[in-house]
Amino acid sequence: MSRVLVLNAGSSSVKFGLFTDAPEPEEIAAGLVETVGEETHLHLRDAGGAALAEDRLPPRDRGHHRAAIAAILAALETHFPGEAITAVGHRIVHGGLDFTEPQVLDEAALTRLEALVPFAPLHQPHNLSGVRAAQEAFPGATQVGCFDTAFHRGQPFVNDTFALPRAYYARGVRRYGFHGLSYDYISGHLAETAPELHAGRVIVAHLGNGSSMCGIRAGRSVASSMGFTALDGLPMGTRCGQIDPGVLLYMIEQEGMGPAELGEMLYRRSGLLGLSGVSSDMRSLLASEVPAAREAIDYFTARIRRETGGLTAALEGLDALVFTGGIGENATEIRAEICAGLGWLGVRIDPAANDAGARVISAEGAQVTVMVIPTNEELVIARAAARA
Ligand SMILES: Nc1ncnc2c1ncn2[C@@H]1O[C@H](COP(=O)(O)OP(=O)(O)O)[C@@H](O)[C@H]1O
Ligand SMILES: CC(=O)OP(=O)(O)O
Ligand SMILES: [Mg+2]
Repeated sequence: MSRVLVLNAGSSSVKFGLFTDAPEPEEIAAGLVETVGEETHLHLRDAGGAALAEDRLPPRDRGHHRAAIAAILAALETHFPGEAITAVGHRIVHGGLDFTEPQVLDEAALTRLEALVPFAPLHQPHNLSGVRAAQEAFPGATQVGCFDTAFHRGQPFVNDTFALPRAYYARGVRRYGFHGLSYDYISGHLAETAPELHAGRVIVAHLGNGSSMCGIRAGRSVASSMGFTALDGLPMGTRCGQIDPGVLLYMIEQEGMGPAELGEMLYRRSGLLGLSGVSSDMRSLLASEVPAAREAIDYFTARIRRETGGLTAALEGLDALVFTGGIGENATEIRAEICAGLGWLGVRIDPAANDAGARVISAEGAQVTVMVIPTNEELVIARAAARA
């Protein structure tokens, strides 16, 4: 029976899934490789959630996406030997101007996607090395790219542009927005389970190692906190989020930074890690006694509240606020802190429902429905790959 494999290389993890083929792919197994502290683990579970493998990767593989993908392929071969993989779906973070829907990846497409590596250095190289690894492992399979930027490409001009000289817009200097596969999943989920909310004004907060927010009206992306790159908007594990461009000029002119050093600081040494000096991982910050860890969390939640205000203005009101991503789905305390400052907007949560991780966590009668919906980027990718 033919199968679809999905690879989703994020900035702090590689997630994967094995699915049945068309018409509607069903999950057979799923898992991830993630590094927590000094250790990198591979988790593989079946569709019912039962663990099939919990392997520790050698320390030399810490943070190496290539090793993670090799370990995933080996684990699948051990537990699902001889499966006929006919399509491999890949999350590709940056699709630029041209890739506005899922696409079969041939050499020409891969060359164009390589050119976008500088605009998503924490993701694009790993996404593309996943394609190479899958081509090698499954030479007969169709490789399909699914783009994080595609969901946002229909935004109104004012939310798609910067106020730079006009020529740069034509050259592709635009607000692409990311996490589109996640927003697509959440929006589709609402269409099925809460059509009245899907038809309305929804803000989705995708809070993970990479974090962004998106304003969606009637299933269409109106505005996103991320921009030309996945640096803009909210502070993240190691990325700065919104910044005055004057600071960048200062770093270059007064601190003598070159482009490589500046990129390294903005992408890898800022955000929660930079502010706290402790960790990029929300679990470690919540457990830390260091005052700067608390300040980093406060900055994170304050920025999310500001962005909620801005996106509400872009949507001209708010019907639902949805939390998703590793932090959004799991960090009860973070959701409570964010919502505590949004009462003026009609956001009021039920603490017991929030603590219990219920799907709807807003209080009875609150103006805005607040929800927690686990995202499933892999399913969105599997559907596209199965169609291809
Ligand atoms: N139980 C939890 N409490 C708080 N934070 C959590 C919890 N579980 C995961 N996280 C956080 O989620 C983030 C990773 O999110 P995830 O969406 O999986 O990452 P990626 O962006 O790499 O896909 C990390 O900061 C991690 O600390
Ligand atoms: C775009 C992005 O930041 O992705 P991730 O959350 O997987 O790092
Ligand atoms: Mg992610």
